[in-house]
Amino acid sequence: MSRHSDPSVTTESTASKNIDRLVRWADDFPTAGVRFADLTPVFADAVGLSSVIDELAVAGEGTDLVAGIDARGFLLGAGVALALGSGVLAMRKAGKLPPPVVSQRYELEYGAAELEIPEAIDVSGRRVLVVDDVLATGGTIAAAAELLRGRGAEIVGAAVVLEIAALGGRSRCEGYPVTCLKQV
Ligand SMILES: Nc1ncnc2c1ncn2[C@@H]1O[C@H](COP(=O)(O)O)[C@@H](O)[C@H]1O
Ligand SMILES: O=P(O)(O)OP(=O)(O)O
Repeated sequence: MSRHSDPSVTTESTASKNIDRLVRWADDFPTAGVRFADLTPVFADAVGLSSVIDELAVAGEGTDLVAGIDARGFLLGAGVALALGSGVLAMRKAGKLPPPVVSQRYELEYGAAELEIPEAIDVSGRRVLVVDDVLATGGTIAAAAELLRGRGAEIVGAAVVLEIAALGGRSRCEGYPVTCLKQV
């Protein structure tokens, strides 16, 4: 599969091949019924990491800020921001930042959480690419976009390494394109 959402484009990208080669699947982790995609080996491989960052960065052309989601999205967000010459906004889980913060609660495939950013960071009018490792039910990306839009940002896209298509997360990402490097 390619990173394009157009199903007629089927060329397998370098990143997609590296993900296939290196991803570690775990059944019933962290809870029963979840098939967990551990991308740690992809990030630990120099070729894997650079191919993923290069291809995610394509989705960010024209953006001026990359938002990386706690915690695995930080690794990707920082790499993509460096590739694009932008800054990276770390969207942190609740309780990690001193107040005042702005927050957004959400549910993900295996629980619930809350994202926060410092209230003092002005994202109004910024063109933001949201980056994370996996798109599952879409709760995480949708919450990040809602929080940023609520502060006046324009979401120009979301970019993930892996999309678990059967969970339908893409349908919750409204008003911006979603790029994935590998769809399962
Ligand atoms: N099956 C999964 N494998 C790895 N990581 C996962 C998985 N399901 C969820 N995640 C993490 O949670 C969010 C995405 O979940 P949503 O249900 O789309 O909100 C993402 O940060 C993954 O790291
Ligand atoms: O493992 P993380 O910290 O990347 O977060 P989550 O599983 O909540 O997406």
